[in-house]
Amino acid sequence: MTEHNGDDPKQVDSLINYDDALKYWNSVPASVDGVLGGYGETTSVPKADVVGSMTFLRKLKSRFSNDPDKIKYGIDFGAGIGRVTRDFLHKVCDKVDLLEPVKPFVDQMRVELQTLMEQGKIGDIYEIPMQDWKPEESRYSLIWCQWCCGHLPDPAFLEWLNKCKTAIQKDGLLVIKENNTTTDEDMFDDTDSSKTRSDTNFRRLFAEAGWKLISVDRQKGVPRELYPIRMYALKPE
Ligand SMILES: C[S@@+](CC[C@H](N)C(=O)[O-])C[C@H]1O[C@@H](n2cnc3c(N)ncnc32)[C@H](O)[C@@H]1O
Repeated sequence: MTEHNGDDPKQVDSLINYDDALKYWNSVPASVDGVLGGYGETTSVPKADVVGSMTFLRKLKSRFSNDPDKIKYGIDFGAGIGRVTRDFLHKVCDKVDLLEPVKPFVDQMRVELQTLMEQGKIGDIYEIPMQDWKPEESRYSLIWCQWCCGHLPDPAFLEWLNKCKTAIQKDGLLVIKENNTTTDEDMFDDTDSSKTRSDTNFRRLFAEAGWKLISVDRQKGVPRELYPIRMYALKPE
């Protein structure tokens, strides 16, 4: 893995290439180990991740979608093989849509989520990249985006954040769970042609797109050599 850092987010953005990213993800196994870059089920990462997400959302329970008569619709962005939906999102949503551009992952997702599909808990599966997503007005009470928004340079990420404002219900919640650099600079990763944002840049972009940060937590219980992982809960201003 080669990384390049830069004081200027625009310079790092210019290195991101969507085709290179898809080429990389198409070349890795359609498994938890594959989508988590080698931190699969033999490591503490998948379990700690689910516990961390559940704890974070439980603390926010009173802050979103409290109408018992309304269907809680969620969406899982950059869903990979559907791990996040399978292990967590289906427990906090009535129904979940998934978006994932890599065909072998989508094929495996249909296997991983077969039981949930039979239970009517899976909605639409969009086999497209997130920059091509067309939002439907007020569809979601929970938008979850984990370990994939580094594939978008800042201008495209801002556009996606704007689309989320269209797609979110009035009392809905957007959660972004991502790695952070340990400095104020973004870093390019040429393994999967993505970038890791600094916490500072995330907060700047949320504010610029008109999202209010209502809670943030660090993921615990993951190996020390990993980047810090933060969960950001956001509501439209
Ligand atoms: C690190 S994996 C995370 C998968 C899943 N979120 C999880 O936590 O198990 C990154 C995922 O982002 C997907 N991806 C890559 N480029 C994308 C894009 N432009 N839009 C949406 N997803 C993308 C990859 O195919 C891959 O499934």
